[in-house]
Amino acid sequence: MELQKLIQVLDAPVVTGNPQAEITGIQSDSRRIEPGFLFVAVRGTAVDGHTYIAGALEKGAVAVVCEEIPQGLNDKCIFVVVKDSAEALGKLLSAWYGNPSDKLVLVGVTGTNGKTTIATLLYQMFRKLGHKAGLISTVCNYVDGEAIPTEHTTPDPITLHALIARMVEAGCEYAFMEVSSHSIDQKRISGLSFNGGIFTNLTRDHLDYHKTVENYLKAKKKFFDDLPATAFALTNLDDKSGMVMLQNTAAKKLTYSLRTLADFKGKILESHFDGTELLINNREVSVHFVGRFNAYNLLAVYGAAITLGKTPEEVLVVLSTLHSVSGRFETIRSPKGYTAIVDYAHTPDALTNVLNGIHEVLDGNGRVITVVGCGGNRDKGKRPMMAREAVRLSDQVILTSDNPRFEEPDAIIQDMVAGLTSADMEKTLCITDREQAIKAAVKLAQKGDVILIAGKGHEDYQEVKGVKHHFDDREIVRNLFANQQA
Ligand SMILES: CC(=O)N[C@H]1[C@@H](OP(=O)(O)OP(=O)(O)OC[C@H]2O[C@@H](n3ccc(=O)[nH]c3=O)[C@H](O)[C@@H]2O)O[C@H](CO)[C@@H](O)[C@@H]1O[C@H](C)C(=O)N[C@@H](C)C(=O)N[C@H](CCC(=O)O)C(=O)O
Ligand SMILES: Nc1ncnc2c1ncn2[C@@H]1O[C@H](COP(=O)(O)OP(=O)(O)OP(=O)(O)O)[C@@H](O)[C@H]1O
Ligand SMILES: N[C@H](CCC[C@H](N)C(=O)O)C(=O)O
Ligand SMILES: [Mg+2]
Repeated sequence: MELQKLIQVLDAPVVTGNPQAEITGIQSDSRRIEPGFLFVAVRGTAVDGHTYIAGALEKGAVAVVCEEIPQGLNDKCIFVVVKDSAEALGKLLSAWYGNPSDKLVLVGVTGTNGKTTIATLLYQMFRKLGHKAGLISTVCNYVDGEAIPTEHTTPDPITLHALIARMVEAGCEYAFMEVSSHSIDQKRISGLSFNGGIFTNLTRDHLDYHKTVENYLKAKKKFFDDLPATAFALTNLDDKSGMVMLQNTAAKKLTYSLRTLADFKGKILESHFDGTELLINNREVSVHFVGRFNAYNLLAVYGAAITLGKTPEEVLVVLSTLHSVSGRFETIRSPKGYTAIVDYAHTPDALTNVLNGIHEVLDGNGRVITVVGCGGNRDKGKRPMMAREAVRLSDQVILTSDNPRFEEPDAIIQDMVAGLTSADMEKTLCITDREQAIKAAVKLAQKGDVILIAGKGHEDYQEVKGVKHHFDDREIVRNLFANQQA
C-alpha cells in the first residue's frame, strides 16, 4: 500500500521525504521489521521505541512514524511525525486491513472481574443463534470455530487488527472482546470502531501498573468516553463506578441491576450447586451458573443481546443452555461426596464473591476449605486483603504459590500472612508447593464440604522465573479424585 494513502488516517502528520513509497507491512517491534516495512516507534513502559529507529532502518524499514526524529537520522528515510505514535499505530493498522472492525459488530467488555465470562457467553450465544462470531479473551481467541491461543487479555495492536481482519474474512458478523485497563491505557484498541461497550465492576487490581484506583478508573472510563454516538454503553448500576463510566459518553446509555429499576433488571429466586433460578425483566429462567456475581454477568449478556436486536424469548432459551467458562467456578465432584471448585478469582473482590456464592448454596451445611495464592510481579497491596477475605469466609485456608514469576514464592506468602491476625493463623496453613497444598485440602475434606482452589482457573502452567511449567489445578484434582473410592 502507498504510504501517502495510509497516512491519510492520521491527524496532521508532518512528513519529511516523498510519501509515495510503497509499504509492505507495518511493525512496532524493530526486531520484526522486514524490507519495505513502516516502523512505528512507540514509547513503551519498559523502553522507548524511538531508540530502535536506527535498528529498524538497518533491517530495511523505508519509513518511520514517530513523535520525534532522532538526531542524525533526518535524511535516512521518510519520517512521519505525529503527536501520539501508539494512537497512530492502531489507526494505520485498521487502514492497512481495510477497516475490518467497521465490517462486523464489535462489542468490548471492561471492568475488573467478569470480562472473560461475559465476552465468552456472548460469543457462545450468538453462535448458538446461528451467527458466525469471533472472541478475544484471556483464555483463548476464536475466529468462529477456530481456536487461536493467546498470552494476553487484550492482544497487542498488530495481533488485534490481524485477528479482526481474519474474523471478517471468515464471515464473522459479530466479535466480542475483553478490553483490559492496560490495553486502554496503552491505546492497544486505537483504530477499532466499537458498536457497544459493557462495564462490569471496578474493584482493586493492577495497582502495580496504574498506581492509584483513580488512574485505574480513568483508564476504564476512557473506553466509554471514546465510544461513538452510534454505539451502546451498558453499565452495572449496582457498582459504585457504574454511572461514572457513562458520565462523558456519547453512546446510548443502558443499565442493568439486581437492586433497583434498570433497563435490564434481575432477581435471584433460588440457588443450588447445579445452577440458579433467575427472574430477568419479569421472565423466569433457569441457568447453569452459581453465585450472585454470575447473575450480574448473565444480566449483562442478556442486555447486550437484546440491545443487538435479539428477542427476549430466543435469548432466554440460549441462556438456559450455557455453561460455566473454563476455570470460572468449575465444579469437580469427589466420589467421597464433597466438591472442588476451580476458580480464577485473583482479586480480593472476586474471592469474596466466589466464597459468598459458595455459602449461598451451602447454606450452613458443610465446611469451606480454600487454597489460594497471589501472583508475583503484580499488585502487592492485594495480597494481605486476599488472605483476609479467604480466612473470613472459609473454615480452613491453605496459602500457597500462584505464578511467582520473578519473586520468591515464600515472600509472596509472607505478604499474604501479613494481613492475618494470630486468631486467623489458627485456621491457616502455608504450603508453598501448590500440588501439595491441593493434596492437603483433599485430605482435610469430608462429605458435604467444598474445596475452593482460587487464582489460576484455566491456566495450565505455573510461571517461575520466566519459564512456564505445566500445571493445571483441575488436572491435579481430577487425578486425586480418580484414585478415590466412594
Ligand atoms: C506492562 C505492559 O503491559 N507491557 C505491555 C506493553 O509493552 P511495553 O510497553 O513494556 O513495551 P516495551 O518493551 O517498553 O517496548 C516499547 C516499544 O519498543 C519496541 N521495541 C522493543 C525492543 C526492541 O528491541 N525493539 C523495539 O522496537 C516494542 O515493540 C514496543 O513497541 O505492550 C506490549 C505490546 O502491546 C505488551 O505485550 C506488554 O505486555 C506485557 C508483556 C504484560 O505482561 N502485560 C500485562 C501486564 C497485561 O497487559 N495484562 C493485561 C490485563 C491482564 C488481565 O487482568 O486480564 C492484558 O491485557 O493482558
Ligand atoms: N461479575 C463479577 N463480579 C465479581 N467477580 C466476578 C464476576 N465475574 C466473575 N467473577 C470472579 O472473577 C474471576 C474472573 O472472572 P473473569 O475471568 O470472567 O474476569 P475477567 O474480568 O476476565 O478477569 P481478567 O482481568 O483476569 O481477565 C472469576 O473466576 C470469579 O471468581
Ligand atoms: N491476567 C491477570 C491475572 C493473573 C492471575 C494470576 N494467576 C496471576 O498470575 O497473578 C494478570 O496478569 O494480572
Ligand atoms: Mg479476562
